[in-house]
Amino acid sequence: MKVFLIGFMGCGKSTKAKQLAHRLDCPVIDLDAEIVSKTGKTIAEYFAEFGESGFRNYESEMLKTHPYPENCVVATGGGLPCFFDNMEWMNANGETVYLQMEPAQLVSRLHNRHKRPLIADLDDEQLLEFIKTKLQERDPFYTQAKVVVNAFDLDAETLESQLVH
Ligand SMILES: Nc1ncnc2c1ncn2[C@@H]1O[C@H](COP(=O)(O)OP(=O)(O)O)[C@@H](O)[C@H]1O
Ligand SMILES: O=C(O)C1=C[C@@H](OP(=O)(O)O)[C@@H](O)[C@H](O)C1
Ligand SMILES: [Mg+2]
Repeated sequence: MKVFLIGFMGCGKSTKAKQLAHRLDCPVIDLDAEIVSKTGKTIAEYFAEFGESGFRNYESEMLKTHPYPENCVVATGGGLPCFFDNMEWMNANGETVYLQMEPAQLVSRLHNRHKRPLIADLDDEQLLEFIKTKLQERDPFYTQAKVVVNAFDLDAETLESQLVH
């Protein structure tokens, strides 16, 4: 089984994917980290060179062509479910889990903003506004996940218990 963790920047996809893979004793794949290792560029550098649309093309191709092992946990980038038919593809190829979190909670998790080009230049107040607007736009995609969990204070054991299989 492939488990795809989706949700807004800072909701804990990368962190929880590692913990869940450990519990399930299977490999973890972080698609952002795969992009960095394949291209030799950071996500910020990739955005600067190819723009957001170049990044969206590449992340979609990476999603669909990565040689996944049969069982694995996949951390996606926050925007990935909201472009092309990526959400549909993940639902057809595995179990999708939306790690849902409130805007104010997301702000408190997003300290390392320089790594995330969409929010790199925002202060806390601007970030809160950005998240509210963007989350509204993205929620219709995120909520197509097979499982929706409250991601604040979520431990890996609870996350595992929510899986449908
Ligand atoms: N349970 C937690 N409690 C506090 N901070 C957390 C928790 N889980 C993750 N974080 C922190 O929140 C930030 C975002 O987590 P990350 O896993 O990178 O999210 P995502 O991949 O969804 O953007 C990181 O700085 C991480 O260390
Ligand atoms: O929400 C987004 O559009 C993005 C989220 C990032 O991943 P995280 O959600 O792991 O921060 C990364 O893919 C890129 O900076 C764009
Ligand atoms: Mg991440």
